[in-house]
Amino acid sequence: MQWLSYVDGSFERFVERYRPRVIEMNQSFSGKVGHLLSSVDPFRGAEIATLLQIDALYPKRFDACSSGEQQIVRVAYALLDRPDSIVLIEPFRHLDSFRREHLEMLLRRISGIGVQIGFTERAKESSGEMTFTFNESTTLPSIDATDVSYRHPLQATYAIDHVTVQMNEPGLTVIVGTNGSGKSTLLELLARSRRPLQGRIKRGERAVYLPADPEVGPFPKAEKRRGAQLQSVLHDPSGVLLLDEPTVDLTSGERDAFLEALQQKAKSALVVCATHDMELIQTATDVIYLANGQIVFQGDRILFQDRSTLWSHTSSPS
Ligand SMILES: Nc1ncnc2c1ncn2[C@@H]1O[C@H](COP(=O)(O)OP(=O)(O)OP(=O)(O)O)[C@@H](O)[C@H]1O
Repeated sequence: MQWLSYVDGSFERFVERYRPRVIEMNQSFSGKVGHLLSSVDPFRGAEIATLLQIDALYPKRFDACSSGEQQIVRVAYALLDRPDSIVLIEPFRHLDSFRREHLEMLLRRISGIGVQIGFTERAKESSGEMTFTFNESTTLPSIDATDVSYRHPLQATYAIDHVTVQMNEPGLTVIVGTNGSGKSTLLELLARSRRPLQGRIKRGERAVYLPADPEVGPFPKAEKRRGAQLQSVLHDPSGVLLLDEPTVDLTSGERDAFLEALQQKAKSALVVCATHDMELIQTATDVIYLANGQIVFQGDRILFQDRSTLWSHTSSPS
């Protein structure tokens, strides 16, 4: 299994040498996950689903899956018809670190039996210097959500289940949790782009909400646009910023620059980010940990890491 860079020519060399199928990983499917994975060979589909630990998604519609769930279903689909060589474009984006670790192991195993696997991961590129500037926020920030519950249309279970979040000081809070735990849904509710079925949400003022960007791949334009979006968020004078996976697809240089500016911004603004990014988590002042739509930890980030087995400084897999 080989990491392919857009910058050093390894991507082009791999494509020329192996003529692989290139899987863009931004494909959308209709219907249920089980139907999709059974479409080529039900037996193979079931085995791949078991290996990737997504059996539970079989009855779910693809468009009702969370970003990370969709991503892993795309990987499963790409592996269905036993390709000889394959390039996966950003296969790890949106995956929580444990799913990521697991997928890496599985891909290594598959490449061990003779399948040439290349993958891109923009976070590993060292190029792409960028500087971010910020404006201080001037208004007093506040978020006040009390006993909020939300169930997506036609879903049996609640994505957000009796959640209370009260914040009224500047700072950087990360929402952490496994794929499908409800992070994006909670941000959407706080941003008021969804209405809770129960409970109430009050906010002092307009919030800036940046959804996770669905664009992916070797598209310099999309990358530039993401950089520009992040920059404009940092310039916005609003006191409340709600950002969904802001660092996805940034190179390490871009990420360092962004995190530096975000920390400065968080001295005057209340910043809430849904993320799997360990470096972003490390810069946070506070953590909200979601499991099955419920808050199971809320408070100081250092305390969170002290108490956590999975997310402590020493045990993090990333
Ligand atoms: N548009 C939708 N329609 C139906 N169900 C949805 C929809 N969006 C999300 N869900 C479901 O709500 C639950 C929470 O999803 P959400 O996207 O909030 O999780 P997440 O923690 O942000 O996941 P990820 O880390 O993969 O981005 C999941 O079970 C998901 O399948």
